[in-house]
Amino acid sequence: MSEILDLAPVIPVVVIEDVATAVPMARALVAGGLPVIEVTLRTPAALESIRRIAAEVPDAVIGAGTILVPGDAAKAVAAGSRFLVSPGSTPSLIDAMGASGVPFLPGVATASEVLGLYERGLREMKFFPAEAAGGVPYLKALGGPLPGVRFCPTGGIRRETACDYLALPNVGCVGGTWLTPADALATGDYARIEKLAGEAAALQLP
Ligand SMILES: O=C(O)C(=O)C[C@H](O)[C@H](O)COP(=O)(O)O
Repeated sequence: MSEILDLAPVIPVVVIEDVATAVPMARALVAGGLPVIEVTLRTPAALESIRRIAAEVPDAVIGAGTILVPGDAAKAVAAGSRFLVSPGSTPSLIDAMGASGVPFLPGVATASEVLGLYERGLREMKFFPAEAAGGVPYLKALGGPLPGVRFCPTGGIRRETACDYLALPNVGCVGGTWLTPADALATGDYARIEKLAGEAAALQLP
């Protein structure tokens, strides 16, 4: 998963209601400079959206988010997902994602959850829900005893706050939904999505 975290400072987390928006949205994100895209499995359109993006937008690194139960992992990979993201971690979910054959980013919010994954050799994790769970000071504190773990904080992060996370040594990139506002998708305003992606891609790592 390490290579994927290094590709861009921000992973857009997207909720797709209409499958017809998937490919133009992915093209806009890639054109703006954000090739790594997480499509959440929250809508009936999600798996078909992943299929289309995988087939039609070769420069996108498409992955699936909201992996909630073990069976989601294989379905997401069969649709073309190149990585998997879950909001939390259970042993059976970690087993299923580990067996999927693609890199994965399991969700954690406490030191004990981090250690549960650390014992299994995992070093990249999603910190969720980032803002609500304690934000930048919390992640900074986790970095004391656990400097070898790299996080992708997600949940409540916006462009204005992303830099504070990216400045931490234990943050690889951040995730967020602010790149693809629901109204921009509903009206087909892909120029706005490309602009938001461009601004996010320009966020500087220290
Ligand atoms: O669906 C999932 O698997 C999740 O873990 C939740 C998302 O990462 C957050 O909902 C991000 O949403 P924002 O807070 O709007 O950036």
